[in-house]
Amino acid sequence: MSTDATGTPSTDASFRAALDAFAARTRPLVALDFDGCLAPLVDDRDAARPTPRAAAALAALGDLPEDRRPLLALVSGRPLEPLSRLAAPPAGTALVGSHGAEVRLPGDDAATAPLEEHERALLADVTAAVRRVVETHPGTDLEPKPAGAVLHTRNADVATASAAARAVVDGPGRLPGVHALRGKDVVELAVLDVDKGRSVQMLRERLGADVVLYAGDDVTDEHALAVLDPAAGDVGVKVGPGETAASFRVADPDAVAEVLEHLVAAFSR
Ligand SMILES: O=P(O)(O)OC[C@H]1O[C@H](O[C@H]2O[C@H](CO)[C@@H](O)[C@H](O)[C@H]2O)[C@H](O)[C@@H](O)[C@@H]1O
Repeated sequence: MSTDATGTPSTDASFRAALDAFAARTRPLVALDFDGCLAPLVDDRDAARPTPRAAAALAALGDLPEDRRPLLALVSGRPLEPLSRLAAPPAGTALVGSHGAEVRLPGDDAATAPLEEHERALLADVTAAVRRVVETHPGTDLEPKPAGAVLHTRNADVATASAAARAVVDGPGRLPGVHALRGKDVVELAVLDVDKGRSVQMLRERLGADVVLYAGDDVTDEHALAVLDPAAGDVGVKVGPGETAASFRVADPDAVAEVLEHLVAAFSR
């Protein structure tokens, strides 16, 4: 298993042991981030796809016999529609989109947290403000979401990206009721107070999971990694470099796939 040595004290042996112990539990939940975790980051967000190896490993988990299959979830900043379309997860996978503003649990219809009148008005104001920033900062882009607006800066030069992010954070980001989330080359302004930590806790409770594995690459994933309890068997996996609350680290989406392949073998024993 390809862990790296970028700061997290883990060994192949301890990682394998944690995965094997996780797979031996009664109702394990495998919860995964999408962009940067299953899918490499790309300039065109509509072109993001899981690597072939990650897609195959996720499908193999979903194809396990029912009595050996873990609960599966994707927990993403993406809205549900593109998340579901781009990730194409196995049937029965719980989906959390927009950092928790949208949820689709197995057997249920998708539910988007309803916005109150003042939140709808705030969302319109915030979206218009981010659009104005985009119009004056070449290479930046607006991604509208059901409960937020995202400034993308990946395709802008460094100075423009920095100026645009500052304009958004110091402008609409300071409006009362707006929650700013920084991610990789994105600033998201949400009108609901959501994060992946609360999303993972919600999934744990509503799916009845007795242990959770979570993998993610971005700072927004740290909310999820921080609510895990390794002493109780939870397994946190940081993808790529950066500070983390995770106990284990892997390099990239194909290394995430290797973790999932190890789980497929462990669940099959
Ligand atoms: O929680 P995630 O599944 O990791 O989603 C986080 C954000 O992902 C998308 O943006 C990121 O991926 C893009 C495609 O690779 C990349 O161009 C961008 O720079 C990344 O930040 C998505 O567009 C956002 O809405 C998500 O919040």
